[in-house]
Amino acid sequence: MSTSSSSAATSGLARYQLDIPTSALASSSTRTRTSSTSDRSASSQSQHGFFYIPDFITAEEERYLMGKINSAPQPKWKVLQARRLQHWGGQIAQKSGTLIPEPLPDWLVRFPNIVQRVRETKAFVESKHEGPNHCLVNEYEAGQGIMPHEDGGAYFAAVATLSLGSHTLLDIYRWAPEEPTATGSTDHDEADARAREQHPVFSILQERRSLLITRGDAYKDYLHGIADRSSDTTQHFARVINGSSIKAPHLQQALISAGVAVQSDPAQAFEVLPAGAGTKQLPRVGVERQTRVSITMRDVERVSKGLGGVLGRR
Ligand SMILES: O=C(O)CCC(=O)C(=O)O
Ligand SMILES: [Fe+2]
Repeated sequence: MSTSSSSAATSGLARYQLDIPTSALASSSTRTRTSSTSDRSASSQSQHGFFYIPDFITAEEERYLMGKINSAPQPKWKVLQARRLQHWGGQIAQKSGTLIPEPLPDWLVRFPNIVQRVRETKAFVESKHEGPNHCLVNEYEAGQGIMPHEDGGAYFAAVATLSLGSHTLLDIYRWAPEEPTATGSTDHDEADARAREQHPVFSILQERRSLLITRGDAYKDYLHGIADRSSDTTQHFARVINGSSIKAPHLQQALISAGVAVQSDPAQAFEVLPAGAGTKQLPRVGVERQTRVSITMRDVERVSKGLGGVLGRR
């Protein structure tokens, strides 16, 4: 935790910050977009990174949200080869990156008031609208994933993702160390021209009902993807960096088997189970993925100012 360097703006968030192993730090020479070294002072440093908030919503809210998403009219789903998705908040014009806004649905802004809760994390405090104005819903059946990609320049450099229905592992990759050529592409399934490292440098285990926030340099320096597996095994859990935030006993067990430290009772920090504890008693089997629905929220800073802009801006 980098609590000592937290600014007032993000001090609430700082307690959820994940430590990136030194060996996995992205070198600044591999950055895609310019982020000057001068803005990496001690105080701004705390605003960059991955922040994992378990139990961001209740089980009842999760059921409600899944019901709303599943009952969306059929044309709302865009069916891709390997998953399907819904856009909320409007369409983003491909060339200009401008949002033609539409109001976000009640299930994001009224009950549950997810967008307001995300605003309260202060993750978007420096973004133009101080909160997300756009949302993608992705549905992954077990065995489906998303290619490693970066989210691109149409958005403020922060993303908040709520997970429903299943855990998953978000794999984090670095660019290969070579001359960068910015693509600015937001098309996730299109192979990127730039080379990335072959293997993830670490993974973030996202439990159902958790919120993952990626901000600043972490947003710009790494790629993220979800492997198209139907279950996760020891070798996959071994890369997880947020073992101490994980609550579900079956996932804690999988982590322990993989040699990752977990907290047996997150309320009692002294009860840390050492990495590898209990390895012998636990079967080295995979943990099955279920259908996972993710709600990915971002701020598209350029918004078209037509009538829709006035009505839809939040
Ligand atoms: O489903 C997820 O957690 C990731 C989605 C994602 O990376 C995206 O929509 O850009
Ligand atoms: Fe993404």
